[in-house]
Amino acid sequence: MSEPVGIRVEGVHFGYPGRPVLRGVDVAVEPGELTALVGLNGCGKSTLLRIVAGLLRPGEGRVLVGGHDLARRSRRATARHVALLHQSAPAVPGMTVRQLVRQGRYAARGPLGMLREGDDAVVRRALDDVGVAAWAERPVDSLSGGERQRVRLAMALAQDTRVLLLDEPTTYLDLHHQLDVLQTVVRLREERGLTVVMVLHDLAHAARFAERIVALRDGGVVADGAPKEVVTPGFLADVLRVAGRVGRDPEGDWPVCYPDHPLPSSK
Ligand SMILES: Nc1ncnc2c1ncn2[C@@H]1O[C@H](COP(=O)(O)OP(=O)(O)OP(=O)(O)O)[C@@H](O)[C@H]1O
Repeated sequence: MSEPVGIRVEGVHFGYPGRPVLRGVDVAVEPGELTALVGLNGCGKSTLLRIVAGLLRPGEGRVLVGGHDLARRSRRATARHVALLHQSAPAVPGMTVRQLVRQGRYAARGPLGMLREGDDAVVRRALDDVGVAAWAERPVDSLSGGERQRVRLAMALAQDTRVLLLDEPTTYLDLHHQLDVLQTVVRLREERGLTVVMVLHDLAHAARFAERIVALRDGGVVADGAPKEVVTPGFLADVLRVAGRVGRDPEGDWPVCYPDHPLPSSK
């Protein structure tokens, strides 16, 4: 197992044309940490992950992964260190699961775009990691939404990076597979020394599986800490615009939320 790497997001500003989104975001993720990124729809979570994956360049500020400034690296070089599970990976009609997951090896390819020795083994391992090897020869467009989501996770794992960014990894999954995917991420993080940041809308999962919760609102970080420290009724109200109560899991050391009703939107 190689050494895990940390992520530093320093003073990052970013906007789409006419739409400022991030206004001075600072986050330091420790090597090997599992962090949940939470916040309301449209607050900039996916945008921040795309910046950390090197797919978007911040207008101001910088991002360091393993001490290296992403501004000095090509996208492809960054993709050797950081994998991002997108909400929707493009699938060419008829493309098989194995072919899609092999695309995860893109950044590791040689100068002529040739797959290298060992790539097939990495692809097989990624298919096994998320339990989708049995579908390897099926067309991706014949899979259900939940099955495709697991294939997308396999594609991200096939990048074989030290940093794994997961944008809503449990979307479309039934509860059984939500827990299965989250436990797989926890296990791989431990076995392979991964640093993981995942966007989660389900606060129960964030509180249960993440060591740390970072919350975005109004373009900045408004809460950052261990779940049992940050998840309070005030957090539910300020970050998620929900009135509710917070208790403690009777068998674990994590908070449990009892949401009651939505609060008026602040926008
Ligand atoms: N390509 C784009 N062009 C213009 N605006 C965009 C683009 N992508 C996102 N936005 C806007 O930027 C803001 C942040 O979007 P982002 O997808 O980062 O939010 P999010 O927190 O991930 O939301 P969600 O929880 O709904 O997935 C939103 O207002 C969105 O409409």
